[in-house]
Order: sequence, then structure tokens, then C-alpha cells
Amino acid sequence: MAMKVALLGCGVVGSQVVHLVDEQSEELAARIGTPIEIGGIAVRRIDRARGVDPSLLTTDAMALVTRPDIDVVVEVIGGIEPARSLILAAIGAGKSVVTANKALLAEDGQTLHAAAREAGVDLYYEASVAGAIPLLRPLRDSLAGDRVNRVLGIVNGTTNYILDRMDSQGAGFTESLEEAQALGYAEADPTADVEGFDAAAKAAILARLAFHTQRVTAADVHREGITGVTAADIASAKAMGCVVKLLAICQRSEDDKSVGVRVHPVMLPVEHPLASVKEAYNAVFVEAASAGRLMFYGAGAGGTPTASAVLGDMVAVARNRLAGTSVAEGGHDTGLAVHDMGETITSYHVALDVADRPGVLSKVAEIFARHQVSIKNVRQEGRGEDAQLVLVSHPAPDAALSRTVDDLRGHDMVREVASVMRVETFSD
Ligand SMILES: NC(=O)c1ccc[n+]([C@@H]2O[C@H](COP(=O)([O-])OP(=O)(O)OC[C@H]3O[C@@H](n4cnc5c(N)ncnc54)[C@H](O)[C@@H]3O)[C@@H](O)[C@H]2O)c1
Ligand SMILES: N[C@@H](CCO)C(=O)O
Ligand code: NA
Repeated sequence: MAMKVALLGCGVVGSQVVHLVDEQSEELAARIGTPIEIGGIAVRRIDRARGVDPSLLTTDAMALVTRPDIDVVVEVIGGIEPARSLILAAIGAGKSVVTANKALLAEDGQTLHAAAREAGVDLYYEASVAGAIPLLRPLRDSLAGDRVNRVLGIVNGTTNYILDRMDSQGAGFTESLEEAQALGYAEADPTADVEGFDAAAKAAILARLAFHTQRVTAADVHREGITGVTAADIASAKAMGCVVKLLAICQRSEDDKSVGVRVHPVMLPVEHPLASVKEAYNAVFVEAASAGRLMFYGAGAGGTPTASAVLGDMVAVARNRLAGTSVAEGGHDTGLAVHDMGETITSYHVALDVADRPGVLSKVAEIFARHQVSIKNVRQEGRGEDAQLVLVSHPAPDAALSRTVDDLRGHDMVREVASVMRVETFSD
């Protein structure tokens, strides 16, 4: 018997799901052993939906998800409500769910997973992080026997596209964002991309899977976007042999009692594998105790790539149905707490416009020492009125580094703090 799908939302991703199911229907049926059939599509405006069979369209999403003939609900509306109520209603009615909705999973994944476990249905969400890249299944299944220590990811295509354009072509922020929007990468409200909310949601999902800690939500993630990144930061990074990337970083503490989860711009040495990720591509670098370093790379956004991940999950649900099973995510929780950004160990790059006078360097060094921050290297560029001191710190608690910068800002020998950014290196 065919597996009947209710599709919620027919935008950039949803329309491609319909297209791919249509295009590959025979092949999919042969591969799975049962056909996949779209039984209904919930849209906001019927007159706006294009390229789909009009007889499938409805504006009553709630009636669709609970319809008795529907087996699986695919949610590609996005946002918290009504997506959450629709998914919970679907699960309550015994339907498996496939979703691309990172915002919802990051805010309330625990509720959704608990409901799926209780109902004995599947809840899959591969498309929600890094779009087409197989990432969540490898973290959940392939690395189930390993111990992940750190995850570093470029998980937002829009911001990677903007930073890459600024770096490689000297393009402006606004024009680069408009290009990313035209290419279908940006969220409906691009603030979610450029202020790091989208990446923070993905970081929370990654931290949960990597460290088996159910409780991490987007609110636990320290978040800084890219709106403050200037041409001076990019030039400063270049001078150091680095590129600027917006990274999602999930890391165990040294004492293994907590995890840090953060999203912020980073200067990354050009030899780091993530530094070569251009345009809107995503990549996630995983450091695991036994597997070592792994990198997952590919298209993290766009209708067709994202629909590929959605279809993969639909096929997994179809196979589970045929096998008479469901693979609800475990409720096991390691209990690892999330520590504050201030306690996270980071390194800073600081460029200071200073007066080229005797004693400046020792004064600056004294301010670093006051906060127990050790300087890794320092160089001076220019002379006289235009002198710039560029310092890179050794790793230190982020709070100490941030207080160091505050004190530098307040000092009369420092005319301006031209650039401050964290530097990420390979861990040993
Ligand atoms: N576009 C991408 O590259 C991408 C990549 C990965 C994940 N996602 C996620 O996929 C989801 C969908 O993204 P998208 O880019 O297709 O967005 P989109 O805005 O293009 O599509 C969403 C569609 O849902 C419709 N909709 C809104 N409320 C509805 C309701 N109550 N009932 C029925 N339809 C409703 C909208 O009219 C719109 O057509 C989001 O969760 C997004 O974060 C998108
Ligand atoms: N707006 C997101 C879409 C993929 O989640 C991005 O730019 O990566
Ligand atoms: Na993915």
C-alpha cells in the first residue's frame, strides 16, 4: 500500500519536495518497495500555489494532518506556530513526521521527541541542519559508539555567502545579502541569518546530538551575528593569514562537566579545512575521540538540496513502516550543563590604533597581564600617528579577554580599538 504524505507548506523547499516525489515516483517505489504518494498539501493561499495539482491543496492544515488516510506529515512551513501544534497533532494521531524546522526543534525539540517516543512514531529532521548534507544521521547513528569532543560548523549559507563576497570581491554587506536572498538561501526574515539566530538554532540541535544532552535550546547558545564585521576586520584577518567565518562551535569543557555552545564570527587560519568553504556552502568539522577529525561538506540551503534531505527522511519513514518499526530518538540525557560564554576558553585578535610613543607597548601588555591574559604574538604596523598594534592572545576565559578589551578601550594611549575578533585554531 502506498505511503500517503501530507505536505505542510509549498514554498522554496515544499515545492521541490512535490517536484522530486513526482519526478522519481517509479524509482522510489521500486527502491523502497512501496509508492510514496502526496495525499494533500496545506498552503496559506490556494491561488498562489503554482505547479502542483490544485485538487491536493487545502488551507486547513489541521484537518489534513489528522486525516485517517495520511501516514506521514512533512512540515516545511517553518517558525514555531502553527508548526508545533500541527506536528504534535500529527504525532498524536499516530503519524510519523519529517521536518526541516530548526527554529522549532531548537526551541522545543524535547517536547516533540517525547511525544514521538510515546506515540511510537518517527520524527526525522535531517534538512534542519546543513540542508542536504547528511549530518544528523551520522552523528546519531554512525558515531553512536564514539565520543564527540568538538563540533565546528559553517551552518548558515547566507552569512557564508556574504562573508565570502566581502573577502574575495570586496563586496558590500547589503548587496551580498540581496544576492543570497535572490538565490533562495535567506530565511523569510534575513535577520535570522545575519544576526546568527539560524546558526544558533542549528548549534543547539548539533550539541544535543553530539553530547547526548536533551536540554540544550537556542536560548542557551551564545550568539553574535555578522552585522558588526567590517572591512577592517576582514583586512586584519587577511594580514594574519586568516579568513572570517561565522562558526557554530559546540565543545566539551576540559573537566567534562559541561558544554559550551556558541555562534560568532571567527578568524580562521587559511589552512583550516573550514576556511576553504566558499559561497553558500556549509561544512561541519567533527572531532571525535576514536574517529578523529571528520568533515561533512555540501549544500546547506536552497530548495532542491534541502528537499533531497527531506526525501531521504521520507524514505527512512517508509522503510520503517514496512519493517513495522519506528526509530524514535532515545531519551537518554548525559546531564551535561551548558556553561556561560564568559567561562569558555577562547583566543582574541585585537587591532589597536595607538599613538606611536615610548611606553605604549608596555602599557598595553600591562593591561593584558592585569586580566591574566597571556599574549601569543604582537606586531606593529605603520608609524607615528598611524601606528597600529595587532595582538593575538593565548587561550583564556572569554570574560577575561572581554574585560581586557574594555580596559584597552578606556585607555588614553589607545585611540581606537580597530578590530576585535576571536581566533580559532586546530585543537591538538
Ligand atoms: N530554503 C532553504 O534553503 C532551507 C534550508 C533548510 C531548511 N529550511 C527550512 O525549511 C522550512 C521551509 O523553508 P522555505 O525556505 O521553504 O520557506 P518558504 O517561506 O519559502 O515556504 C514556507 C511556506 O509555508 C507557507 N505557510 C506559512 N504558514 C502556513 C500555514 N499555516 N499553512 C500552510 N502553509 C503555510 C508559506 O506561505 C510558504 O509558502 C523552514 O523551516 C526553513 O527554516 C529551508
Ligand atoms: N537561511 C538558511 C537556510 C538553510 O537553513 C541559510 O542561509 O543557511
Ligand atoms: Na542535513
